[in-house]
Amino acid sequence: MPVSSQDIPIPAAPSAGPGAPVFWLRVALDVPLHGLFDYRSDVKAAVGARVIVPFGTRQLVGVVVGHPATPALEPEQLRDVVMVLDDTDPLPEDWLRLASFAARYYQRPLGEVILPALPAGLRKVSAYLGKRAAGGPVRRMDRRAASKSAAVPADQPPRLNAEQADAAAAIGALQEHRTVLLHGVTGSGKTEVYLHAAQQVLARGRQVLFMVPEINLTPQFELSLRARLSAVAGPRALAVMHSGLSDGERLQAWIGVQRGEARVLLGTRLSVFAPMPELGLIVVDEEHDVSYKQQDGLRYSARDLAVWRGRDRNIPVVLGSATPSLETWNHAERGHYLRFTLGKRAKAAEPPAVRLVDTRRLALQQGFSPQLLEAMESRLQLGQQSLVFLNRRGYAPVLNCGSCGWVSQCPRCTAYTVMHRGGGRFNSLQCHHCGYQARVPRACPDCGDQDLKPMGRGTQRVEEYLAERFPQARIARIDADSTRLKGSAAALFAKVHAGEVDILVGTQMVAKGHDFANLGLVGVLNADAMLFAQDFRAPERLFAQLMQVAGRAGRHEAGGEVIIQTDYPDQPVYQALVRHDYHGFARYGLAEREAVGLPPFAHQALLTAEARELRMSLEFLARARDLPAADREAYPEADAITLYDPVPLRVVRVANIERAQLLVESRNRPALQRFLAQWAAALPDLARELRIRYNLEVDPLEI
Ligand SMILES: Nc1ncnc2c1ncn2[C@@H]1O[C@H](COP(=O)(O)OP(=O)(O)OP(=O)(O)O)[C@@H](O)[C@H]1O
Ligand SMILES: [Zn+2]
Repeated sequence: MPVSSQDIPIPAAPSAGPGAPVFWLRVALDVPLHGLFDYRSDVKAAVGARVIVPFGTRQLVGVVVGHPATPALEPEQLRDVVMVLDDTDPLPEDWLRLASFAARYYQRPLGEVILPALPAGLRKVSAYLGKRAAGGPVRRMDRRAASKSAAVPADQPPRLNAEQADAAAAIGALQEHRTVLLHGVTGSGKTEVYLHAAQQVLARGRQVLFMVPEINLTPQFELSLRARLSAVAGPRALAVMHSGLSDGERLQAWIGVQRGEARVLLGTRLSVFAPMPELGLIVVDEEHDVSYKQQDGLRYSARDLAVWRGRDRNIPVVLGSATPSLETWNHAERGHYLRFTLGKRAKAAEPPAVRLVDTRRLALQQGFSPQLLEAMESRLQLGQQSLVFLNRRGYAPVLNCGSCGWVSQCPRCTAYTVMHRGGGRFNSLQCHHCGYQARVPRACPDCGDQDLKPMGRGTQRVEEYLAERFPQARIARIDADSTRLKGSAAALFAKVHAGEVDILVGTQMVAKGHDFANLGLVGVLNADAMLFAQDFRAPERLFAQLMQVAGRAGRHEAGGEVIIQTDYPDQPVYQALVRHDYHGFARYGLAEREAVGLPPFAHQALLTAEARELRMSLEFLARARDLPAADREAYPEADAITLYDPVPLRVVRVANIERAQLLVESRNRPALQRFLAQWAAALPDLARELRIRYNLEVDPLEI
């Protein structure tokens, strides 16, 4: 039944049989088989329309991607479409091109790209055929006729400074595709540039897609967008899309933009797949952020797809960052991207002063140097906020027995379990890899000694210590644990913005994007943990993260200060931070990558295998690596490709599954793409034979 091509076939006129007309539909389904599936229908459903079709003994929602001139099976073997779903317009052509490109580029079946991109209601058979279907989810939604977005009073935009005005005018005037890098230091007012450019695009009757890396950045952005745009385009003109929405909310946003009622879409990475027939501008804020990369299923980079989509639609794409990814920077340096620079802070006169505290010979108190504690004390006296940044949640990363050396380990992973304070409930040991949880034992499971000690510290312990040290201060902690409940992150951030918090303890969740008005000091604990990671992108990521978190200090008033505690103050990353020297860091980083042939000067893919035993994972990878040599004709590109030796992952076992990976690399991207297409087609058989699970990731961010 599957036909071979992943490409969208060109619509062809179906030949009607005798009597009632018969149409052949080629349909993409979310099944793990490469290929598309042909069906018979007495309605000519358009390309992009959704249909319910039989598949084996089940029924599935699929999307029509073509009308084959000759179906892949004998006509009498074709099964009939059950229902053509006409409650929405067909998916737009350019949307199908985007999905088709993503499927090709990331080596996935088209149906596995198309269907998961749709809101759940649009791809569930039960939403249409169930007892309570009532005409399907879209008609049900329309009958409820949501009208909850209230008008927001318009705000008074600030007068743009010269750098902002130049960038906004130039971007707003672009009438065709360019990728624009907006390189603005932290607090330079990139948001204003986006808003001004967007207004010009909206005024021309086009839609705008705004992407942000994290859900918890959407409320702040949403407010600015509403205040600025609802006067122009009406309160319903803004839609929001992220993974925290209910199915109904997601559907409403999707339908709103597809119908063109919503003129602006604000969303996280998944919004790159929103159908926007009149799209005129895409903005990707914090373009360097790793959250733009999807980490399972279709492992796409939303930033890269945004650039592709902009080129395909011939519209401008703006990538904004204080610390652009080296990939993006390289494009700008070579003149592929237009670049605008905002070199000054919009409000405060100067960037915050970054100070390194050498912790090698210091007596620390719960990880705090006397310098940092003193600085916090004086900010308290000034009535300013401090932020303590520590990228480790929980109370302590491991529990240890002082007498026999026992350490808390996950029974299912090669990892320690992290101690968490229960806050009223019992204290627990949690595995951050597989979710395993257990009570903290009363005594050492090995020797019975009762003196178990938490080693090191996470955000909970830091919070506890600060509460003792600064009893007069109001302290809040923002991390994945304190924000588990829906709405709790927004509530905590609102407290910080309202000045109801003196000291904020947080993980990377607090580092990005937020425009804190009264934050004078940022203290960074334990930055060194990332310094010697094996990943070649670790220094780049550390630099970006520290630059971002440092950038939260002194945004509205001069005199912001950043203290980074480190045992390695001479490391180039830290030295570059003190000088606020992105350029120097990027130059050095790119030269190094070029010398050893790493991205962006080479392109990579990563094959990861998972099995009960590491031996099996390694065997699968070894055999996958040998495929090209065994069939040289099938792999004409093989000489341009480097296949490395399979290696176990750093955390080998997770949830009793042992994992290994194989890196594929080439300086020639098209050759790599052709190679991968061939290779990816051969892997399922091998995986079946060895009973192994695997995934192939193109342009992996972590190796
Ligand atoms: N021209 C201007 N005059 C006065 N204030 C401005 C101007 N432009 C922006 N601002 C204000 O400056 C602050 C910082 O702006 P914004 O948050 O957009 O910075 P950013 O470049 O996105 O920084 P980051 O990269 O750190 O997120 C905001 O409070 C914003 O309202
Ligand atoms: Zn585990």
